[in-house]
Amino acid sequence: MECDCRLNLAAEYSALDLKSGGVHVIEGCASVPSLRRLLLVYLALTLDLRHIAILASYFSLAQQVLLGGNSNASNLTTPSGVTASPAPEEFAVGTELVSRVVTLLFSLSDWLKILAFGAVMETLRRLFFFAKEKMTASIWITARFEEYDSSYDWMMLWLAKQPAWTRARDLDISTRSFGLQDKDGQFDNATMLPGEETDNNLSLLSSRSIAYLPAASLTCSMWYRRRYMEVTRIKTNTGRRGQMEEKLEISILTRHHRVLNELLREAKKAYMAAAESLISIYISDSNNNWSKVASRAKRDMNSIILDPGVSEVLVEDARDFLGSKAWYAARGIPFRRGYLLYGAPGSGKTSIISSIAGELGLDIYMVSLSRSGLDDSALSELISNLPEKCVALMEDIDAAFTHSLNRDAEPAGDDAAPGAPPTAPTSRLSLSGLLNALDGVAAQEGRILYATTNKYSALDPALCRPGRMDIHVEFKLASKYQARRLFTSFYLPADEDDKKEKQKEEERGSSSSDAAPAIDAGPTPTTPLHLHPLPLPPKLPRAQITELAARFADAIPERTVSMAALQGFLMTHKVRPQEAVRMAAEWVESERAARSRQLNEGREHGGEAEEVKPS
Ligand SMILES: Nc1ncnc2c1ncn2[C@@H]1O[C@H](COP(=O)(O)OP(=O)(O)OP(=O)(O)O)[C@@H](O)[C@H]1O
Repeated sequence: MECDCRLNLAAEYSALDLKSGGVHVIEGCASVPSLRRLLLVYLALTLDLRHIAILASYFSLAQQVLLGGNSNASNLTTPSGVTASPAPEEFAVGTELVSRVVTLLFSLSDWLKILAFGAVMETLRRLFFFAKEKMTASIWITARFEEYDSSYDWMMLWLAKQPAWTRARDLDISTRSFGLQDKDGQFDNATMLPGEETDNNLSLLSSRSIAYLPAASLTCSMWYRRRYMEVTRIKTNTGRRGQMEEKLEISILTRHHRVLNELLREAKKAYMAAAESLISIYISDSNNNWSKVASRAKRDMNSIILDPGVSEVLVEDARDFLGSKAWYAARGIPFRRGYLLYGAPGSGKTSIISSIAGELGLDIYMVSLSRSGLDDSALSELISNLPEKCVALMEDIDAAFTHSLNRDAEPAGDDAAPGAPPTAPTSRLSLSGLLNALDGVAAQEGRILYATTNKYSALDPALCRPGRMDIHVEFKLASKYQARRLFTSFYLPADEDDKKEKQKEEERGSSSSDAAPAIDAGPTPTTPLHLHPLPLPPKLPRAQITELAARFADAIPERTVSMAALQGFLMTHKVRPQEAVRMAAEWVESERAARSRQLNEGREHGGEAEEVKPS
């Protein structure tokens, strides 16, 4: 068979050699079959079936066109009858040459062989990759984490704490906190720059800490519990105003899901531990999705001073509700609870809500009714997308509506009459939309709703009825009791601070009485800046502070100024409690004068005088 082939090729070679020196590349009979074989193998190995078929049909077509288009060309197909092509057209010579080479290298049977061989090779190749994929899948476990999912934050925090990255040659530096900040707004789980911890520069220390992370779009490797692991951060363009979205892909070389579960548990646990003292705050974005905007330190309930028993009732009621799912289900009552906190501005409504959320370990979802573009269906969708246990907070529930909040009011916003005075809210929300969102069929079960308002009388009774707002609590201006307790909490160091201070003083080898600065003393000049950057309040005996607090409360008339205003006043006397007591009466008078001035101005301008906020 090979012998025949050689004979034919030799004949063809001699024919070609007659025609042109250009074919001298084919040197002798023996090299042509090897070249052909080589080409065959190469094509079969490198091209897949589809490509081979295309190539084959292309060459056959070219061959037919070339040979058919030239009357003499048919002669060229038989080795014996080869004659010179009709000179002098160079094109004809060229085409003859090409067709000759094609014919010489591949006959129809060759193409069939290529096809058959290619098909076998392609099938083998596919089988190989299929087997490889199966094998890879059985020894690798790959998990993906989306940026907007909490699990992404767990994993990123976990990765940021891995020492592997501090030694990496290619890494990303980030000051992101992955939803976690400590009390000072810092991400304390992040790595400190080498040498940073010994730096006395306050501004450097108080700025955000950094985290080392695996470089984006690169696959980095590390070891997890003696298992090889690959980490890839994938950034993709969302197509929305050039916004980038990030995904995390983690592949572990293991056959067991147990390892992935262990990793997830470890990351979640570390995150939860770091977040224990924090509450997460979510708001709705322009796409009507909930997105986490911040983490705040939990506020101690004792730091919010309300009339006796109020905070206890609020927190106990919410706690009882959370534990009563079965009770509600048994009676067919929708498992929801609503609280309406109303009254004077700056009286602690928002503060107590955030404190209760912290106490119960719930995240806060802020529903901004005046958000631009929020309409009835968007609000309904937002409320139904709340997680099962959470605090939904609607601040200034009256503010979404132009005038008073009642069923007859038209939706505000886009429909405002031309030439009408501009109104702040831009929401297209109607009261019935709000009512439906609160307790319609789509309303989320298990959530606790807190609504606040300064205009209780402006609210529609339908909004305030039990089932929507089950408990109404009025927050008034400061009572004498509150003023006294606020003063005490301001100047009496917390027990823990006391202990720490005592410990420090013992270390310094001096008694606490020696160390106590004089009353109203400013900062100790020798105090290093990085230890005590602010003046310290004086340490007065408890009895003395109690006595000063009583005098302070005497000077503050009942329900005249807000707690926020009182707090502001005490802040200006942070280290001078006695001066605060001395100045209190005078300050109250100036507050009253300022308030009546504001009221008068409000009346002159036809405003709602009773809504003017006390300073
Ligand atoms: N009862 C209180 N006890 C301690 N601090 C208070 C109290 N009320 C207000 N404050 C302080 O005043 C500031 C404002 O309080 P907050 O925002 O909770 O008031 P609000 O009633 O929600 O006001 P607004 O109705 O204007 O939203 C906070 O810094 C808070 O610490």
